[in-house]
Amino acid sequence: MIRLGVNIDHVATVRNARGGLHPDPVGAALLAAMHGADGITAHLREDRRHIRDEDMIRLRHELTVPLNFEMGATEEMVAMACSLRPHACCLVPERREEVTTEGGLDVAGQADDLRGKVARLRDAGIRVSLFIDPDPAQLEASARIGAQVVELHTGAYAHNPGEDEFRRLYQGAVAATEHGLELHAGHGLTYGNVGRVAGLPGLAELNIGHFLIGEAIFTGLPAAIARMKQEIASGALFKAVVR
Ligand SMILES: CC(=O)[C@@H](O)[C@H](O)COP(=O)(O)O
Ligand SMILES: NCC(=O)COP(=O)(O)O
Repeated sequence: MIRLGVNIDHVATVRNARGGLHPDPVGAALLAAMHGADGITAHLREDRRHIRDEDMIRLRHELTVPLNFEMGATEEMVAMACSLRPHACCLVPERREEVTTEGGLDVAGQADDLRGKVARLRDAGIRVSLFIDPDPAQLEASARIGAQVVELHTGAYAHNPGEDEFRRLYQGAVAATEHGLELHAGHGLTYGNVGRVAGLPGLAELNIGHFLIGEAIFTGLPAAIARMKQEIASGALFKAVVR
């Protein structure tokens, strides 16, 4: 069964809008876990625009489901992750000016630097995932530098859900398995587009945040998670085909 990681970044966005403590992203994570989230994802950005250091520390100590710590591949973040020791780290590209993560990590272009960081995280007992575009060179480099997992960036497909973008994801999924990498996917997924992505061959986990937190305003987080899990389960029944 495909696991659902719930990303709680944007609970913190709402909290930070007023500078207080409500709504608490850790409370949202605990609620999500009680209502079917198989894991929790949180992205500690360099500019701390939503999740903050103390949120990560509390998540690490209060959660009973796996924590996926999303982070830029910086010295500061690697050191923090090695001391916190979450279940997993997902290394993502980060630009301060961006509204959200715009593309995948250039693993092929930064292989020498990333290899050492991946090794340090793995030595701390952390499962290492790389957030990449479904590009053959990035998949090959991810395996070569020792990552155990890749998360395919689904943002391009989410914004332009046509055959060309889906074919890229499909070919990326096949290549991930050929390289012995565990396959995750995420970014920009909704009830409307998750089904086809859930049919990707070899998919183990989806990470979904912004849409789920938005839907929770209308239906509540438990109902939003339940509906997303249904969409994933029905999508996974149909093996993806590409034309
Ligand atoms: C890496 C990724 O695609 C996202 O989960 C990421 O966390 C997005 O960043 P924001 O949550 O800041 O939009
Ligand atoms: N890695 C993707 C993620 O955690 C959630 O992305 P989004 O659903 O907030 O776009």
